[in-house]
Amino acid sequence: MTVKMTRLRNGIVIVLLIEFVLALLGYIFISSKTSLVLATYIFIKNIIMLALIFYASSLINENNISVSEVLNDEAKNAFIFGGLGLIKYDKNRNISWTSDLFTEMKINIVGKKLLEWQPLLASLFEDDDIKVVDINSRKFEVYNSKESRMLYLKDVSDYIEISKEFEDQQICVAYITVDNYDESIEQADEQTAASIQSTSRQVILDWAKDNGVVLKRYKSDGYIAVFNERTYRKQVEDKFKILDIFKEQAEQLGQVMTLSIGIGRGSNILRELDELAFSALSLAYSRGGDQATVKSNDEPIRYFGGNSESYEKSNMIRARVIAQTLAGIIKKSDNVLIMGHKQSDFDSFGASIAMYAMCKAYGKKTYIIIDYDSLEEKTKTVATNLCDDERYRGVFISPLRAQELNMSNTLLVIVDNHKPSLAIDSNILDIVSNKVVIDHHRRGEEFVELPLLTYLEPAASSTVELIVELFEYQKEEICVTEREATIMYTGMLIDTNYFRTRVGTRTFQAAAKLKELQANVGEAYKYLEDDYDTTLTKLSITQTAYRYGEGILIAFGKLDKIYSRTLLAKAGNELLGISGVKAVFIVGKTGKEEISISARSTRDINVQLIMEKLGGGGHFSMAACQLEMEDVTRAINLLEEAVNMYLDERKSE
Ligand SMILES: Nc1ncnc2c1ncn2[C@@H]1O[C@@H]2COP(=O)(O)O[C@H]3[C@@H](O)[C@H](n4cnc5c(N)ncnc54)O[C@@H]3COP(=O)(O)O[C@H]2[C@H]1O
Ligand SMILES: [Mn+2]
Repeated sequence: MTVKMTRLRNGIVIVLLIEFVLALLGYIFISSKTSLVLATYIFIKNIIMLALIFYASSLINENNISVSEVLNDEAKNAFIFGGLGLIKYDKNRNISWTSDLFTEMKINIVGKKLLEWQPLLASLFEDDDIKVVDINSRKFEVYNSKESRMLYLKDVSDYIEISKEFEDQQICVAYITVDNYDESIEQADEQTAASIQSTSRQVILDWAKDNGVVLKRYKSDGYIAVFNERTYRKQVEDKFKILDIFKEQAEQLGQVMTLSIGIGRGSNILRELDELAFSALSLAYSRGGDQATVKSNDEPIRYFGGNSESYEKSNMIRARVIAQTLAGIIKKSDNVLIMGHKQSDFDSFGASIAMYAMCKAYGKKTYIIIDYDSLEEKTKTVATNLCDDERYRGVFISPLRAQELNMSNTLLVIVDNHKPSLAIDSNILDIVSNKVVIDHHRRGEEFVELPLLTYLEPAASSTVELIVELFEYQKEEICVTEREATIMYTGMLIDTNYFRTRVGTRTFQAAAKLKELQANVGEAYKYLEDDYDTTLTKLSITQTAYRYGEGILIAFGKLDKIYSRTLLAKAGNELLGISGVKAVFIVGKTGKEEISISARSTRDINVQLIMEKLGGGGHFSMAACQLEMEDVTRAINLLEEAVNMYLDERKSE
């Protein structure tokens, strides 16, 4: 009964008693018959009322008493049943008392140091409110009431198990396609073609069966797969070994075929999963295939595999479609701006010139954005000479000048890069809305926003190769001078390290086309010749090369000297020529607070993945990164860590 009610009850009892006493006094003093009857009546009435009052209050008390009684006597069982435990500790964090739950679990910790028993609870004394810990293989949520020096524990094992099960059952959707399938079938005889079809299908089906994946073929070389999060996790643990299994099986058939997998997860809307999976697949393609790319709503994109160079596709259908679409876009625009990457080299500059020639063929006013301060040294010499050419009067403009142009119906063609941070001027990307990207780098996460057209072909040697190929399919005649063709040819030389790496049949076709356009090969080599001093500096860098693991060389030159990025690249090319060398990394200062790493490799090591770990990118066998720091030794340490990480990932694949 509440205090208020008790007071009320006592008040009424007193009033009744007073009433009775007054009636009694009345009778004693008056002694009349009436007063006797009145006193008797009041006596009987008050006895009845008191009886009723006490009965009612006893009823109220009974309910209240029963709760407190249970708390007193049954609290132990109630706490054990609810999985609740209490631990009291003293100011030295020694356990001074535990509730019955611990006796029940046969845990005797009284007298022990709390954090020695459960070190993980330390965070409860810092900033965490609640922590989950393992006690006798059950999970307990623990809350620390610091004022009362008491820990409240709640058994949440069942809840955690159910929520884990729930997560495990979440649906993932994947698109799986076979790279180079059509090309392999086209070139094979009947019997091999049949083996290619059945083997590639069987490998994927077996994988699906072993992993409980629902699989449906939706085109000759494409499948849609549905599985749950548990299966996905298993694939991650296995580092998607299906990629290697498939590649090996294809190799046994003498074919170069790989898988590209795009996975969508982390959403319970099926449509959204489908969209995520599809865009993950295009990402896998643009990074050169032979990999699984995973996209989810709230986690960063993950990549697995990517351990082979992209294979050039022999069919040119894509090039033709792109050429026609691009021509349509150019025709609709009033004028065109062309922009390469910062520190433009011959490929970036050559591609800009090639694009310029194409736009001029359609009679469009065209400008090439150039930043003379950041041009690669040799490209700068050539570009400056080209300025004097009548055809190029007013064509090269600075980023500032470009921003002043009237951009109402302007097309911006971005060549040889796709990351806004690498573009000569990223502001222009925000100003111009009609954009086209033509590039041959493996796609990174950062990408130009919403281009009208993207032509990203990591299998191509250079951007020049891609654009020269597009010449073939233009209806208008494209005029290219001997000097322009030579500059473009030099771009191909640079990006293929003088036709040593990343060359396919299409590379030579494009080179032949440039020769047809009167490219002067001797002159191209001249453009790239180094003088005596540069050669000595290059040699001084290569001299510092040391072995880091099997077939890997790292060189760094002088720790405090500032080099050009090109020079680092050249030293890298030089070292890669040594027999047995699979990858080389040249680390050097390229600014007061900038260190660049230039990476080169043969077919065995994907340096793009290593450079990506340090925020850079590039191609499978030619990549780089820039680090904002001063200390070359520190950069080398970071590089060694990235190499180790890459090799560990490969080992466990
Ligand atoms: N933060 C980042 N994120 C993503 N990707 C990044 C990146 N930083 C660099 N890259 C890419 O990595 C590739 C290798 O750069 P690297 O400077 O070693 O090597 C460059 C360049 O320094 C070198 N080069 C330029 N002129 C040269 C010359 N005259 N002689 C020798 N090599 C030259 O030729 C290579 C041209 O390669 P390409 O432009 O196709 O691709 C480049 C570059 O675009
Ligand atoms: Mn390039």
